[in-house]
This record gives sequence, structure tokens and C-alpha cells, in this order.
Amino acid sequence: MTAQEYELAVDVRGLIKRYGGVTAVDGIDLGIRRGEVFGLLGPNGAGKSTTVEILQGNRDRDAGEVSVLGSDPATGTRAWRSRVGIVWQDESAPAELTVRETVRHFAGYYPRPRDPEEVIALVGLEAKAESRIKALSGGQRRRLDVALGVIGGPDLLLLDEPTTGFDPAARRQFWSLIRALADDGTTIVLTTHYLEEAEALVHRLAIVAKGRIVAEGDPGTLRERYGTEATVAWTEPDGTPRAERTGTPTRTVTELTHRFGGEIPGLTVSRPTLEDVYLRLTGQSQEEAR
Ligand SMILES: Nc1ncnc2c1ncn2[C@@H]1O[C@H](COP(=O)(O)OP(=O)(O)OP(=O)(O)O)[C@@H](O)[C@H]1O
Repeated sequence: MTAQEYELAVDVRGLIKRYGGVTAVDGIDLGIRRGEVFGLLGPNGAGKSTTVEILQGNRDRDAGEVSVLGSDPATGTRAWRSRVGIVWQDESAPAELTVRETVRHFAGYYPRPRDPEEVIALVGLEAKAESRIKALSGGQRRRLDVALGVIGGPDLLLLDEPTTGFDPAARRQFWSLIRALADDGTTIVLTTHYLEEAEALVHRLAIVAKGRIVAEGDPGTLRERYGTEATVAWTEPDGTPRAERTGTPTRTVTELTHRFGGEIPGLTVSRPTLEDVYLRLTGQSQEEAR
């Protein structure tokens, strides 16, 4: 099948995967468009990694139809594999090689690789190009892993928890990298535990809990659909902080304005974050989530 013959980069229907008595994936449907950055979010054990591994062709399934770039990953050819970029959690690149040597070496595996120097720059490792892998920090190592995932010039990049262990600055740099790849037309599917990462990066996301998708959409729509109430908070004249959840925050503020005869001390009006929606849908309390 050629690139023009399939509409969805990833098309999954009724996916089921069991490990013995555990149903890790329990009937997932996914339609990910070409050029989209798509996030899979969910608590530990929700089935995200299993789903991504099946998309990569690295894990078999018990039921369901799966099409990735027009092919079934279970029978993906070498040519198909060269179009799907995978970022391994534990890349076993030789520790004695330099960054430049490693990226060049991996480029040799692909029919139409990207320019190694361009890829090293894309992941922000120019200054480390001559460093041996064993001398890289954890975050730099992870960026090298991403470089190796994109060196083949993939049409689809699958990332399983790409920024785990990153410091905040490295995480933001990584987001820029993902945006640059997306701007280049690469379809990107990533799993993450970080809600702010999803808000910052993805066009659409699916929230997964216990092997099922419990919500799907763009972050703004999910916030609106599942978190309609706002929180109005203020401070009473005796200094007591008060907060009220309401579907009509303007009315609450108007009432308070009358009551206070003008300015309302300590007034804030906040809309639910994606995190609030996520915790509600996955049934996790704030405490459990920490
Ligand atoms: N190789 C395996 N053998 C047996 N059970 C497994 C295996 N891999 C995963 N599981 C189980 O399948 C379920 C889903 O696991 P999975 O790793 O897909 O979840 P996840 O959403 O990626 O979790 P996390 O966020 O912790 O990475 C869990 O109950 C897990 O214990």
C-alpha cells in the first residue's frame, strides 16, 4: 500500500491483549491522522506500553485489527520498519563510540536516512558530537536515543514515555524537538504521565484506564466536556479563605461583588486543568496520583 492509499497513520479496531489472566488492553480503538501528534495518557498499568509495542510490531495481540502506515505491524516488512521510528527505553548503543559515530552507524541501516549532522543538531547534541556515549548525562543519552529513532527519516515516530528522567529544561528542549519533527510532517505517537507535556505537545489524546479508552479528543475539548465547573475562590472579611465550585462563575462573582460592595478580597476564578479531568476519568485521587 502506498502512502496515498491509507488515510490514518494508525488505525486500530478492537485491540485486545492478555498476559495470562491479565487483560492489559481491553478493546481499544484508535484513529491517528497523518501529521498528528497524538498522546496516550493513563496511570501505571493502563496498557499504554503494550499498545505502543503492538503498533511497533514488537508484541503480538489476541484480537483486533491494527494498521500502521497501511500495514499490519505483525507482518511488517523491512521496508515498513524503516518508516517507523522507535525510541527504545534502553538503547544498547556501544558505550565506547562517540555520538557522531553512533548516529552515522545507525544511518547505515536505512535506505534513505536523514543527514547525521542535521539530526545531531535537531536533538541539540552538536556540542557533544565527539563525546563518547558513556560520558553523556541521562538526558543527553535520551536525546541520542531520539536521534537514533529519527535517523531513518520515519513517517511515524513512536515514543514510550520519552521524557521520563528529564529535568524541566531538558523536557522543554525535547518538546521543541517534537514540534520541529511534527512541523516536518512526522506523525508522532507518545505515551506520557505528564499532563503538562500532553497539554504542550499533542493535537489529540486518549486517556487510557484499565486497558480501555475513557476519553479522547483535543486537550481543550476534553477540559470543556469533562470539567465544566469553575472554582471561584475569595477571602472573607475575617480572613477565612472560601472556594465554591460552580457552573455559573460570573453569577457567583456578581453576587460576591454586591455582598462586598466592590472589590472581592483574594478573588480567583479557575477552570479545571487537564489534570483535574484526567484524575476524574481515571478515578485517581490527588493523593494517589502523587
Ligand atoms: N510482559 C508482560 N507479562 C505479563 N504482564 C504484563 C507484561 N507487560 C505488561 N503486563 C501487564 O499488563 C498491564 C499493562 O501494562 P503496560 O506496561 O502496558 O501499562 P502502561 O500503561 O504502559 O503502564 P506504565 O505507565 O506503568 O508504563 C499491567 O497490568 C502489567 O502488569
